[in-house]
Amino acid sequence: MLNFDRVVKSFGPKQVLNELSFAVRPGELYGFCGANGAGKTTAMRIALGVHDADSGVVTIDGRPIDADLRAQIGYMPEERGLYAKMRPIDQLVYLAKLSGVRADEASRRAAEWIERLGVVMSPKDPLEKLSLGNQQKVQLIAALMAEPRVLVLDEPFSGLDPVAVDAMADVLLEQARNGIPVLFSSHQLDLVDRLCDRIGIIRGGRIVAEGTVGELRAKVAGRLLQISLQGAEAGWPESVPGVRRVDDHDGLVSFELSDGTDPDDVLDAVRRLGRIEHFGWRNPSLSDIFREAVTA
Ligand SMILES: Nc1ncnc2c1ncn2[C@@H]1O[C@H](COP(=O)(O)OP(=O)(O)OP(=O)(O)O)[C@@H](O)[C@H]1O
Repeated sequence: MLNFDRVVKSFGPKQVLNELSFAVRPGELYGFCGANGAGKTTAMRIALGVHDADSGVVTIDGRPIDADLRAQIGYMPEERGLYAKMRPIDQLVYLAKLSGVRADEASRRAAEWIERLGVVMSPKDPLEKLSLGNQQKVQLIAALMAEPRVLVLDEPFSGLDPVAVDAMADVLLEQARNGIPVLFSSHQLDLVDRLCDRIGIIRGGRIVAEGTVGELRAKVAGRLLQISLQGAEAGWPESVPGVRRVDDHDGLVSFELSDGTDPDDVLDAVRRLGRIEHFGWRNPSLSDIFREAVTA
């Protein structure tokens, strides 16, 4: 288990992590979400020893992460960081050898992953000649080469086409099902929704919502109404009391109920504005959950 326990981190006067606590269990794919600048990368870098925490601790199976444990983490940094001029295969073998894997075994693993993830390249090409998506696949392979005990991946899916997303997602799910705690950050909420066993949303340096998508949905359920009216004046959504307009798709307008608003009062109000075509609860998406968590 990868555990962040009351981790605090400031850069100068700015506190980024405020007693951040969460755990990624063995066999679990954990989606780490939050607005830009919320502290996801900082938290991951602390686990990897790039930054020191001001206080608090990150542990693996109860042991504070030291150099030995750090070497057992497969890490995909946001800034990526393989050598642009080196051939991918050489880098992968080199990195694995640094982690104590024998050269022939490292070559075998690299070839297998390159094939499995469908990295498109000519064997002679240096990394910089690969498309960004293929470079990203090589980055993931680098994180997997030493058969890590924990995976920490900073936005591994950003910029990938749907086929590459599926290939990478398959690998991460497989790693998780093999018992590895897999932590990854992402802004692609549809993907997080589809893949993750649990999700943690960070805001203000701490986790403000955590659970399975179902658990998080249950918390927002009963707060979002969808309404469509016929014959109402343009701009009618702005005149409905006790709600906040969330979005509008083809005349079906979604509203978030303010605390204490009775949906029956909303029904009475919109009846006066036009003929009701639709009035019902909206099944919250992960975007709805995210919006609620980061703006509440
Ligand atoms: N080395 C640093 N020195 C000073 N401030 C930093 C440093 N690293 C990060 N920060 C600040 O810490 C805050 C959190 O940044 P971080 O990169 O952890 O957020 P994030 O959640 O990963 O964001 P994003 O989703 O945009 O990648 C930001 O305000 C950032 O400017």
